[in-house]
Amino acid sequence: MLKITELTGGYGGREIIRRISFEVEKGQVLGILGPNGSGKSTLMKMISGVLPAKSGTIEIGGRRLAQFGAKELARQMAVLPQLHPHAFSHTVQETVALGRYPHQGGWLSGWSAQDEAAVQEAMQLMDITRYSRTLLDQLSGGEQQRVFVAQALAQDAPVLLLDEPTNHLDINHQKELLDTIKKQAIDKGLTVVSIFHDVNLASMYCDQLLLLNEGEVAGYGEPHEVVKEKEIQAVYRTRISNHPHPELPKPQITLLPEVKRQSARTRIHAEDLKLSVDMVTLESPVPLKTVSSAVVNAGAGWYRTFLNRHVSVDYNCDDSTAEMTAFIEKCGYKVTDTVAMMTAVRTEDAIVKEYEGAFGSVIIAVTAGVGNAVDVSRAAERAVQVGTINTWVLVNGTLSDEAFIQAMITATEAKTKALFQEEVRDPLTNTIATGTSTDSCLIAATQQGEKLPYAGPVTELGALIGTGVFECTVEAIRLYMEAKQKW
Ligand SMILES: Nc1ncnc2c1ncn2[C@@H]1O[C@H](COP(=O)(O)OP(=O)(O)OP(=O)(O)O)[C@@H](O)[C@H]1O
Repeated sequence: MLKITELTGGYGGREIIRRISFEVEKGQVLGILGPNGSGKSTLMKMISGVLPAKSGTIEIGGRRLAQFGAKELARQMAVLPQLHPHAFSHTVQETVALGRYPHQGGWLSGWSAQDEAAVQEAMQLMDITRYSRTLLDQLSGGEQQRVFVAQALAQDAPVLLLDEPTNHLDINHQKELLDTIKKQAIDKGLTVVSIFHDVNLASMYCDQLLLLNEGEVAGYGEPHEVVKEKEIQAVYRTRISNHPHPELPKPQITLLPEVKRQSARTRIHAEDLKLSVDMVTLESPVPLKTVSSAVVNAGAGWYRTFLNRHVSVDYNCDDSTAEMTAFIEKCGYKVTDTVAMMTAVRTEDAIVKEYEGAFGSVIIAVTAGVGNAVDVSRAAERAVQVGTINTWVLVNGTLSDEAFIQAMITATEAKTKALFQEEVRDPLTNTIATGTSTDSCLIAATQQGEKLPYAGPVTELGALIGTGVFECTVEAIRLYMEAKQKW
């Protein structure tokens, strides 16, 4: 629908953009990204015909831009500029109605039912109907921005050009505006080109992205092809980290500040773990980057409080996460800063040991209840019966994402080997058990000190985890067996 080929141009003799080419189909949204001064607005001005191109072509539906008359072009293309040169003495409705001028015979003459419907629909879409009689200069910056977007939508043109449409908008209105534009693109087959400063919003809402750097294309394609760590860092000259969106297959970035965390203590020790009849507790002096399958705050995050709570063997609760959350609050801990798991094993019998390495150390903490152990290879044959081995691996070091996952694998293999060594059997199949049905594992690291890219068994970190989890699990199983004989 919109095709830009080898577009070059700028102001006076100064070339601002050079050899830009891209294409946008009907129903698609293309986002233009780039640092300040990279030429985004200049490119937009050239596409909208405000600024003549030095060379290259702009085609709408196969026709060159130059072949359109001014009014005819306005029926094809609606533009939301970065700055709004409108007279602010208009009401909201009058301002939105200005969007209909390409469809008029004369200046606001022959106002049709279709014009009225387009204005009302645009005001509704931008949620500004209640301000229709208010003067524009009595609205906030964000409300005014929605009025100008409504004006562009009322124009009912198949091509929509937007220069930072989310400017001034709070997060809810940013989302609502972009949801609306995306929906309009799909439902009405609009072709949308929009400038973004927010890389994450652009990645979420655009089908394609064009990344500009000093007037040239530095990236073009689907968001996953453009929002790449190295490329974004190079173009924006700032440190970022790339991660997946939690619900959409769209990459997101996070800025990495230069200011480092500061705390008096940067290491954790085995003695920091407190054992009591109620729970095993670690109140870490530094937040730990954590990956776990805990009951509260499972998954990945940063936490300072870690609980392995003792519950009775007949603990039965419909919503154990809610019950555990209430328990954390009752103890005076902050739920948002706490990872918590539970066990029916005596928590004062937890095995805690520290293993020193050249990089720092690993602290292992294990509670093991193997009364209902399970042979995972025969798991399909059984009904769920709760038993729990809870394993904590706390690392004084900086782990990569890969190392977190490898640490989890290494710890699980070491646990399984401990069950094998102790000949713990699945009571149903009488084969050697590999774990229990509700085991939890937690890997947490200070993310300070030496960088540890891997945690497989042949690495120093992996070897410490392997030895440590094996030894601690064996001891924990023996204590459990001894305690069971006394019951
Ligand atoms: N009217 C103008 N006359 C001369 N030079 C201009 C004009 N407008 C912009 N420029 C120059 O063109 C270059 C690109 O500006 P442009 O506004 O296109 O960048 P941008 O990527 O939209 O930046 P921003 O993110 O800050 O809005 C800048 O160096 C700017 O100084």
